[in-house]
Amino acid sequence: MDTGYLILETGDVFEGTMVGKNVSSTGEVVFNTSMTGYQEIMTDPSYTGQIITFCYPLIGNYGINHFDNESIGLHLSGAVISDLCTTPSHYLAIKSFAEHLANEGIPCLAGVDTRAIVKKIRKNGTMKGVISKTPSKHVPIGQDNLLVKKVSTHSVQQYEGSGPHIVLVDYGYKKSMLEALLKVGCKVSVVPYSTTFEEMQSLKPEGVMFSNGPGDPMMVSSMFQEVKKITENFPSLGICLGHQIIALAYGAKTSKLLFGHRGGNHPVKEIESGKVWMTPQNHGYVVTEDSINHEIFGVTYRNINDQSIEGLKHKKLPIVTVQFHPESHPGPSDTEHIFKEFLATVGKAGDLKYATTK
Ligand SMILES: NC(=O)CC[C@H](N)C(=O)O
Repeated sequence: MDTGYLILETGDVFEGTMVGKNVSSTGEVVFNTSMTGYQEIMTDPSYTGQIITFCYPLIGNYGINHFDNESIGLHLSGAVISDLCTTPSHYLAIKSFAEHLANEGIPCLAGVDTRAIVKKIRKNGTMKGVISKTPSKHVPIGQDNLLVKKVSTHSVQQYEGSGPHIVLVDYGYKKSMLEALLKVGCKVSVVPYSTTFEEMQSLKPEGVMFSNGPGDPMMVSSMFQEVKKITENFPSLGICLGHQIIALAYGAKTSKLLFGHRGGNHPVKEIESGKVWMTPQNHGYVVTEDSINHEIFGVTYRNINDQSIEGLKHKKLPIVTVQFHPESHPGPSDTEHIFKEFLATVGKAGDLKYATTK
C-alpha cells in the first residue's frame, strides 16, 4: 500500500497509508466523534465536499451492509482514520470499508493520529485540506458553490401512503428522514430544492418538510422568498440545513462554528421543559443568536456545550425547526417525537390564520 498525506491549509502534514481509491482529493476537513455509524455518515449527502476525520479509532470492523445507506452513493471527498479493520465481522456485511471507498472512487488515509488532526481543527477551525500521494501539494482555497444543486433530486418522486401528504424538499435528504414519514403512513413527494411556492401549491401538501443538506445555507438564498411563502401557507418542519434556510428566509442570519458539531451525543436542552435530549448532529453553520426576531420566533432548544441555537418555533404559524437530527441513523433516536409533533400540526392547517392573509 502506498504512503499518502493529509495536507492542511495551515501547512501541517500528516502521513498515513492510502486505502480506498488511490487518488488525490480536496475538501473541507471536519471530524465526527460517533463511535459507530460510519456507513450512514459516508452516505449522508450533507458531507458533500468534505474530508471526514473519524475520531473513533477503529473503523471498518463491521463492514458495509445493504441496509444502512442514507442515500445512493458516497458524497464525502475523502476519509481519514486511525486503525482500519480489513476483516470485517458482521452477518450482514457484504464488503469492507476500504472496498466500498475504492468502488466509489473515494480516497482514505489510514494509520493517522486522528487526535492530532482534531486538536488542530479545534484550535484553528474547520479548514480545507488535501489527501495526496505527495507531501507538498498546494491546498486550493476554492470558492464555495451550490452543493445542494449537486445532490437534490431533479424530478418529483412519489411514495404512496394512506396518511397525510407531506412534501419533502430535498436539499440532500437522508433516507431516514423519508422513512420517518413513511413509517407512520404518510404519502410523501420528494421535490427539488428549487421548488417554488406555486409548484408547491399544485402538489396540495398537508405539510412540508425541509431536509438536511451540504454547504453554506446562504448559497440557497435565491429560494428564501419561496421558502417564506411556502412556510406561511403549509405546516412546516425544517431539519438542519432546512432549519437554517427557514431562519434565513425570515431575516435571521447564520454564521460558521469554529469546528462544527458532528457526532452522536450532542446534548440539547428543551427550553420549555428543561429536559436534556441526546442528539445526533452534523453541521458547521448555526443560526446567529442576536439575528432572531423574538416577536416572530422562539428558541426551543439549545446546545448544552456551547449554548448555540438548536431549534426554533414560529409564534403564530405551525413552523418548527431543529438543528439536530431527529431521524437519527447514526445516533440516538431520542428526539423522534419531533416528527409526531409536526404531524400533529398537519391536518389542522385549515384552522390557522396564515401570515399571507394578514
Ligand atoms: N446536516 C446538515 O443539514 C448540514 C447543514 C449545513 N450544511 C451545515 O453544515 O451547517
